[in-house]
Amino acid sequence: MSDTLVQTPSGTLRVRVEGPTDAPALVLSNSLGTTLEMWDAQAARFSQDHRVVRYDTRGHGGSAVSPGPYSFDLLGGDVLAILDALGIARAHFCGISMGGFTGLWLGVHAPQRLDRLVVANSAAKIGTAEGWAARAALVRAQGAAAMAELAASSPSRWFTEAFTAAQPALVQRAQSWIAGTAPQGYAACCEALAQADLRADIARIAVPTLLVAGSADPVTTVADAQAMQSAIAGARLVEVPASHLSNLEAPQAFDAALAQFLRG
Ligand SMILES: O=C(O)CC1=CCC(=O)O1
Repeated sequence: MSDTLVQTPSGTLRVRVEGPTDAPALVLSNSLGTTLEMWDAQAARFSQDHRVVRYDTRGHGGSAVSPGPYSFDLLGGDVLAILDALGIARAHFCGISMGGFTGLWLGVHAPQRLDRLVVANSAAKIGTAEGWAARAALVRAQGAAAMAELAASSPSRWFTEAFTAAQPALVQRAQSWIAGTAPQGYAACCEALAQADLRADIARIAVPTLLVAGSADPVTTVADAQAMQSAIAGARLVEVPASHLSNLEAPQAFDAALAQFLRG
C-alpha cells in the first residue's frame, strides 16, 4: 500500500487513498496520538463504494512535525490542501475527537467543500484550555518519557475496561500509535485544542451532520454531543456502545451509523 505525500507551505502530509477514483470521496481524520491506521476497518469497508482519503494529522505519524503551536485554522487548512492536491471539489468528512473538531471547523469555515459531515466523539470545546496547556508543557519538557506515560494511560481515556481486557492486541496496537507520536507534534496539537472553541460558531453549520457519541466516553460525553445536536440544525445523533475511540471499540455500530448516514 503506497502513501502519497501532499505538500503544504508548512510541510508534507501523509495521505492514503483507496477505492474507485470516480466514487464519492470520504475523508477520515484521526484523533490525538493516533495515525491514519486507526481507520483500517472503516477504509476496508467504505472503499468498496467511496474514494477513501485518510491522512495523518500534522504532528502525527508520517506527516510533518512542523513547529507549533498549531491551530485548527492550520489543521483545517491541511484538509483543504489535501482535497486540492487530489482534485476533489467536495467530500464527505468523518473525524473522531480532534479529527471531529477539524470537521466542525470545516463545517463552519469551508462548507462549500463538504457534502456530509460526521463528528464522532468530539465537542465544540474539548476539555479545558488549562488542561491542554499543562499536557503540552509536560510533553515539551519531558519528551519521550511523557509520551510513554501518556501511552500507558491511554486505555483509560480511549476504551472501556471490558474492551481493554477483551481485546489486548488491539489496545496495544493503539498504544503503539501514541508511543510513536513525536512529542513536539503531540504538544502542538494539544496547544491547538487549548485554544479551540467553536461553541459560538457551530450554529452556522448547514451541511447535513451526524454526531456519533460513545455511551461510556469519559472525554467527550453524550451530553457534549447533545449540546452540538441542539446547536446544529437537523443534526442526527447516534450513540454507540463504546468509550472514546468508538470506531475501534464498536466498529459494527459505528460503521452502520456511518453507512446509513452516507446513503442519505
Ligand atoms: O486525551 C486523549 O487521549 C483523548 C483525546 C482528546 C482529544 C483527542 O483527539 O483525543
